[in-house]
Amino acid sequence: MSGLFITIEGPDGAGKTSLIKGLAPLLEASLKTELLLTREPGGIPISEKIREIILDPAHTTMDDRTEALLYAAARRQHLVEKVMPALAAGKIVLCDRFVDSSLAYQGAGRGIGMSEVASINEFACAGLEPDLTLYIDVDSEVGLARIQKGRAAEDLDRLDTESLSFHQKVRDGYLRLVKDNPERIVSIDGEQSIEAVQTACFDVIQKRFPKVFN
Ligand SMILES: Nc1ncnc2c1ncn2[C@@H]1O[C@H](COP(=O)(O)OP(=O)(O)OP(=O)(O)O)[C@@H](O)[C@H]1O
Ligand SMILES: Cc1cn([C@H]2C[C@H](O)[C@@H](COP(=O)(O)O)O2)c(=O)[nH]c1=O
Repeated sequence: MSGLFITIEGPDGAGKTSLIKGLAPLLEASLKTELLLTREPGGIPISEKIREIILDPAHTTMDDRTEALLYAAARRQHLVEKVMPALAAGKIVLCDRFVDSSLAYQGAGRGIGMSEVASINEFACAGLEPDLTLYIDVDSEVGLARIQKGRAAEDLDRLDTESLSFHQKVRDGYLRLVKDNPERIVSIDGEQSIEAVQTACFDVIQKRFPKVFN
């Protein structure tokens, strides 16, 4: 039996955390199968430790390729320990970020190149790809303003505090991924109300996978 792997993507401040908080109970109330919520980098103890290392604002000397490799390492362990067993048990896995984040942030944002970053992730994922990706799109200035308003300065991580031009390159990377993967990635307007974003995502999932709903 094989479950469904659904990923949520978007620039910082797109509203993914708020979306998942509202979407999960809607899905749980109407799915026939168990829902597993998880996130990257993290989701299991080893990968949460790698997350701390990557996002620590004190780690200003971290090399861009080291950063890409750490995200891929956290991903591998998370897949093996949590995502693959859940999919094998027929669960629906809803994951906050996956490989597209590495392609957009390290590939486009850091300028390593999407194909180079894709190759280390092919090694990490060994063929596993999402069944569906919901990309929550926001203008970079809107996303950054949201996180600056919603979080205390000491709660901002090493990526949150990157420049506006870095975040614009990340968004451009995402928009390229949306264009190149029209079957897998559905773009949702993240500048609507939180409730409208939740409804739009629920509708896409229900339309795409009607058999897993009651
Ligand atoms: N659709 C929306 N309209 C207005 N504000 C929003 C919307 N979605 C989220 N927000 C607000 O924006 C801020 C960031 O939201 P949230 O933490 O959900 O984003 P995120 O995508 O998970 O961010 P990050 O990737 O940086 O963790 C929060 O203060 C949240 O209340
Ligand atoms: C998986 C992944 C994440 N990132 C960045 C994106 C965010 O700035 C942080 C994660 O924090 P969030 O609160 O979960 O959004 O890490 C990245 O650059 N590359 C990746 O592969």
